[in-house]
Amino acid sequence: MAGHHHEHGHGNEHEHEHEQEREHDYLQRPPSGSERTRSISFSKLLSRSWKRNGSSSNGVSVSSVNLNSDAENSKEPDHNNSGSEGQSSRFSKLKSMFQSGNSSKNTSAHNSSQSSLEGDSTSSSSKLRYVKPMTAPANAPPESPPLSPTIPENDVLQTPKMVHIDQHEHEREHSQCGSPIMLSPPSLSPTIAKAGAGRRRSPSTPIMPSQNSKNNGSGSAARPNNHRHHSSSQGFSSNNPFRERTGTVRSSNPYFAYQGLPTHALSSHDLDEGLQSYPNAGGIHFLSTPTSKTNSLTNNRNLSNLSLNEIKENEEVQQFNSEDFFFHDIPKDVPLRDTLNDSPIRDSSKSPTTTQPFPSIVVGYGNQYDDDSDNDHDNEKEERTKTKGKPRNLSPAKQNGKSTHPRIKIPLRRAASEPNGLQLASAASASSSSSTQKKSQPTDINDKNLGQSVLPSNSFFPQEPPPKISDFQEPRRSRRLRTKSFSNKFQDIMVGPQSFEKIRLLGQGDVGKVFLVREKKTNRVYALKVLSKEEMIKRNKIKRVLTEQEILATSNHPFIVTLYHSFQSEDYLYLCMEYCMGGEFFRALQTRETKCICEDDARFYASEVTAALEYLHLLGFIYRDLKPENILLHQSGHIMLSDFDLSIQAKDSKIPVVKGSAQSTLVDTKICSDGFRTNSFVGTEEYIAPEVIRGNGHTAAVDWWTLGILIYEMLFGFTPFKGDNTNETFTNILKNEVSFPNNNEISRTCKDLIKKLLTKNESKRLGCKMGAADVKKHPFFKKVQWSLLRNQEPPLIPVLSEDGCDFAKLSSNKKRQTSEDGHKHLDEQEKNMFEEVVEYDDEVSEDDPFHDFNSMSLMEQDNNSMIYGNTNSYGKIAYTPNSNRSRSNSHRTFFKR
Ligand SMILES: Nc1ncnc2c1ncn2[C@@H]1O[C@H](COP(=O)(O)OP(=O)(O)OP(=O)(O)O)[C@@H](O)[C@H]1O
Repeated sequence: MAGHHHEHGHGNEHEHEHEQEREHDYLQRPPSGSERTRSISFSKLLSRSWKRNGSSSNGVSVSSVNLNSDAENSKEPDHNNSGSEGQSSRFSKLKSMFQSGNSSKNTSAHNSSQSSLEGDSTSSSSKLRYVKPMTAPANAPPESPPLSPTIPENDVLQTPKMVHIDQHEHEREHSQCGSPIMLSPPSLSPTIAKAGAGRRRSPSTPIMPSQNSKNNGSGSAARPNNHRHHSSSQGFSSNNPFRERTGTVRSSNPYFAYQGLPTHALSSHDLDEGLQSYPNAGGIHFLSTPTSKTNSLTNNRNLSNLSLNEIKENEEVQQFNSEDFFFHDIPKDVPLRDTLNDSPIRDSSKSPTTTQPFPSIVVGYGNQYDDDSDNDHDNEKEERTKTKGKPRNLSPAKQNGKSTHPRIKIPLRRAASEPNGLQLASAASASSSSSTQKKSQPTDINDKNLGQSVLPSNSFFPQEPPPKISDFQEPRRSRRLRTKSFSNKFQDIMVGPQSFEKIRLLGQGDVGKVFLVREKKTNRVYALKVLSKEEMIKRNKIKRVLTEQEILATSNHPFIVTLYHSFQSEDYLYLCMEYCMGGEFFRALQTRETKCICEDDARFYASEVTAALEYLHLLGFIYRDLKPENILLHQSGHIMLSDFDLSIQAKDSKIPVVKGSAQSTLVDTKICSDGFRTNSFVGTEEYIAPEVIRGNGHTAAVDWWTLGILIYEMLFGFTPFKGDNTNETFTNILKNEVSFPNNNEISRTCKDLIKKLLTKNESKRLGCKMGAADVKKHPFFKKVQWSLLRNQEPPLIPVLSEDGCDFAKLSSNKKRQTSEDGHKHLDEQEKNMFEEVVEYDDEVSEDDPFHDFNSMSLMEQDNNSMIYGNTNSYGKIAYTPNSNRSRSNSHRTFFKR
């Protein structure tokens, strides 16, 4: 990108970087009353079609009420023009949602999308009864304003559109959809239960500054978002161990409004919702829950590895070691093919009493052919060795250069490969020798000469004749799935909503809920994200969930949550993910006495986040919503990035370039999305990068900005640019230099990293030249062994404990207080979520807005997901310092010396 000539500048100036120098910078702390609150959320991107139809107020055509209002949505078909004839009733229902939405939009111009769905509940299927009835606000605003002239027309994506925010609507939804999360464990948060206070989850809540001030009624224009601050300031006294969660900004650029655009130019789709109550919130039990610190640490350490696919290899190695190699003595005058045919595989009368779980590949028989067969067999042999064996693994006969020791070496093999039984069977069936002779041949194993332990021949082979290779078919994959880049990892869906039993609610977003569930058949627990199709249509979030599925399905990384299944029913989409027992890193931070962690611990999390971002950037994804709330903690204590609905994939993403010498190889991740700019106004208020606020488009560099904010927050417990309100925060982000409190022992190196990441000019920001490689090179990470990140001891270990905090239950209690009837209704809705029938890819019409959402299951299931038990958990989580790390400083062994 032009202008990216940033001098790295962390050379000489970092000579003393590892000294813990105390600097006495003065901190511009956030105004009192707001320091424990997070920014407001905005939640709508400019609709491409809105721009298309931007000149018309009431002329929002059918096509303009699209399913893909996100600026990124460039390929969504115009479903509204698809016609109704021949539609399935299912799709007709969805279509009616759009049309209903259109109709509503036509009457209420540019109200937020949910308001446009007035009456949808009646036009939609009765199965969607869980959806809260929406009514258009009485004070529906006039038409949308023109686009901001500051936004270049030639941006890759469409510029943000100012969309009206209706505060009443917000309040209405807020009261209907979910109450604020109340984190008020008696022992922890005595003040949090004040009216209107408390920590609340604020996903996708678009409260634009001006709009807020207008509608709040209690605030001044100068403090337009005091709605939020009002509540948060009450709820977060100094005694409050928790603070309000950060909201996510997915909206038109409020800073434009702040700079003078009319209030109706602002968007307010997504409203804060507290966690829904759930009757059985308590009492999760996990067999694997550590019962002591020692066990916990040991267990966690193992589980850290187990979370990775590669661990399969370890398991196989164990299996391999448990079974010795088999060397079958075979008389040299007996053709190997006959010997094979003589094997008990072909003779069930000699069937074993046990079946080898990971049968071996037959190797070495080719050598027998070499020695004992004539040339006529050469071709056949060659073909067989290619397809069924590894010619390099020669039998002892071949290894000794003799043909007098014809033995078959049958090592165990990778589970992912073909079972050896199949190899044997295939080889046997390929042989044309008589079975009479074969049966007369001994199958005793006598490996004394080789010193190999042996098993009785019959114990090895399965009783039943194994299926032939030809009996095995390719995994079933729908036509749609086969077109996907991740198709090799997945097959057609193997489960459905009814395969799972709900255990408890883990969290809630603006269009769905995340449940801890147990798969009935396997007893494994997962996090099941259930998204309402109707809500997604209303909020124009179809494209986002498709992106989320794409990223989760594509990713295979230890620090990115694993997707096991995804599927859809008539009314919902489901993402079945790895359960991150530790919950949000945000919560872990909040449970710290100081709300922050030491520099060394921050380095741990920062390095894992950097690795995850690097991986995403390599795939061409820009994460765009990094914050502690979106970092989950695996039970091992390692991080797991989640919530990719704001991410975007760079168009025409390029292949990463490796630069540098053999000594220091660097992968240029920046090039993967070079030239790609998007102009969506997304992110989280306090984490938003200046270029996003300016609205001139942004790149993957926004992720490095957010990393700077994250590190700062980890160290100090608050974000650097937090203002008294949204406007102030944005102004601070644009104008203020980052400053550091003087009560913290943070190294100069660390501050330098933060400063470089928080460089306002994105073309000079750390990461602007080669992406993650720039960041990893910074002296702050000098001692980090990047390839051994998973082997680091995490600073905090989540444990399920009676003494822990049950966040979901707390919020459920709050919910019950506020709405008992609503609670019953929600129970009914949640019940429906688990009773629906899965829809296979091929059953979903091409015209269906969700036809691109694949119903699929991961091919190689990671069996490391937790097992549901009934012994020792109450669903409460505590974060215990990792004594391994602090006591022995063992983590240092993983740092370079
Ligand atoms: N894999 C998981 N393991 C444990 N908890 C999870 C998992 N995924 C999500 N959660 C919990 O559910 C909450 C909501 O999940 P998520 O953020 O993905 O939903 P969302 O609808 O995208 O929310 P938002 O609107 O904030 O983006 C999370 O904050 C977290 O507390």
